Amino acid sequence: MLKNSQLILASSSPRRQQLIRSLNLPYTICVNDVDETLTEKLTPVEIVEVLSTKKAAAVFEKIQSKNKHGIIIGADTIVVKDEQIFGKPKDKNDAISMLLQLQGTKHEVYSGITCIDSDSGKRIVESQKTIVHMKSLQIEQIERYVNTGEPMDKAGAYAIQGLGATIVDSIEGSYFNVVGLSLSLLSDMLGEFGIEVI
Ligand SMILES: Cc1cn([C@H]2C[C@H](O)[C@@H](COP(=O)(O)OP(=O)(O)OP(=O)(O)O)O2)c(=O)[nH]c1=O
Repeated sequence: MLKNSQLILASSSPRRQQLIRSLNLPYTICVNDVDETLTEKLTPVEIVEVLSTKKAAAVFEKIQSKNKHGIIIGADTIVVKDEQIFGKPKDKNDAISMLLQLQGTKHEVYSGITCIDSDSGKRIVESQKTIVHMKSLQIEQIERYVNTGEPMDKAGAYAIQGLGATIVDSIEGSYFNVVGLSLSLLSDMLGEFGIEVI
């Protein structure tokens, strides 16, 4: 067993916390607020990789003085349609506007993952893309969905793992990447730190 087989999830997302639990490895959650504003124009891959690294690096800094050891995991998810980036909606109107643009067509979901070893500082950054085909929706359906509250803390204003499953037609690629953390990619990355999930 490696000394650093403890995982430290740098995320307040309940979805990511639930997903990490399913790996059956010891883990803790440690979050440090980061400013997610980006000043330069970046590609979707760069955005999710930069932001996942910011989240993991903020926790790396935080635990230096705390004698805490492990592999820190940060993640970030965005939705992209015609080069337009959708993060989490600011309010209900923003959520409605996003869903109006996403309905009846396809878009991409990018999630970045950064792993940092608290002891050596070794860092691995990866990302994945999933294509999501969304059904055509009436404005009334969109309003009813937004009124459930589910879209408000989700990139692109929907949750494929919730009621949003009923408005998704099909996907190409990893489902868990859409939910915010590809367990398949993460397990490969952990392998690079000598951690075997199975
Ligand atoms: C598209 C989609 C996104 N999401 C979520 C995943 C992410 O939690 C969220 C995008 O916001 P993020 O900024 O990636 O993450 P977060 O703020 O929720 O959590 P943290 O930064 O602390 O890790 O959208 C779903 O849960 N389901 C979906 O179908």
